[in-house]
Amino acid sequence: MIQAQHLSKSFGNQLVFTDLNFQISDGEFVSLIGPNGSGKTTLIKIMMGLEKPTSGNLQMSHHTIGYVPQFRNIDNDYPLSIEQFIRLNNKFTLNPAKRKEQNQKIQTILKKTGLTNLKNRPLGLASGGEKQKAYLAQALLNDPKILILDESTASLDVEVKMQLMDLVAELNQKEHLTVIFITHDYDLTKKYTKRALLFENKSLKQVNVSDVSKNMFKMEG
Ligand SMILES: Nc1ncnc2c1ncn2[C@@H]1O[C@H](COP(=O)(O)OP(=O)(O)OP(=O)(O)O)[C@@H](O)[C@H]1O
Repeated sequence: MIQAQHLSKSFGNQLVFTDLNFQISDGEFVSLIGPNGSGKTTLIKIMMGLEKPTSGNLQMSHHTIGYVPQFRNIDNDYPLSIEQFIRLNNKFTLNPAKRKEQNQKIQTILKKTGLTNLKNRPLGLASGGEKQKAYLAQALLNDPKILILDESTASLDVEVKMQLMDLVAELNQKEHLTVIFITHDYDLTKKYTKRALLFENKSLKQVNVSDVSKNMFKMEG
């Protein structure tokens, strides 16, 4: 469970948000929505321990978080294969027994994300969807209880977006993974999440997905 009480954050004189109160239960699939600059990434950074709130508190019963950013431009000559890239998230170990275990785990995750047949492909030559799946696979390596998708579908074609989201929905259901989906995508919010946390006027509202409207994603002011 994630529970925020009276959570506020400012950078210097700039108030980002104030008095957030919300709860996310284990195994929920929620979207985090709101206009550009409303505080979505800042809130996620507080969850990940990368920023401190100015006041209030955030309680989390699980701290293992998998973070899946939107893939950025990766040059065609990027030196690592898909499998090597995923392994970057693996803590280096000198214990050969553990290495075997970890190798098995990587193969399981490659399978789960549909990347087994592509594991030797240079990441730079992978398609957008494949790159995004590699980011997802890398995030899964730590056995997270919470998965944060930070605009992870933003630069993908509609069909590929759906494939990725179907995969995440499966993980959510089968493995009871809590999913927080930061997005500007109205259709995906409607299709995949049941509840949205909406930033509005420096505050946060919890809304049923049936009440989510397109103007909630637009610029403020
Ligand atoms: N380290 C920082 N120092 C100063 N200001 C910051 C810092 N990080 C974020 N901000 C400011 O806080 C506000 C919220 O930013 P944040 O990135 O959380 O918004 P967002 O909702 O994720 O936006 P977007 O949808 O565009 O990604 C913005 O005005 C941003 O400029």
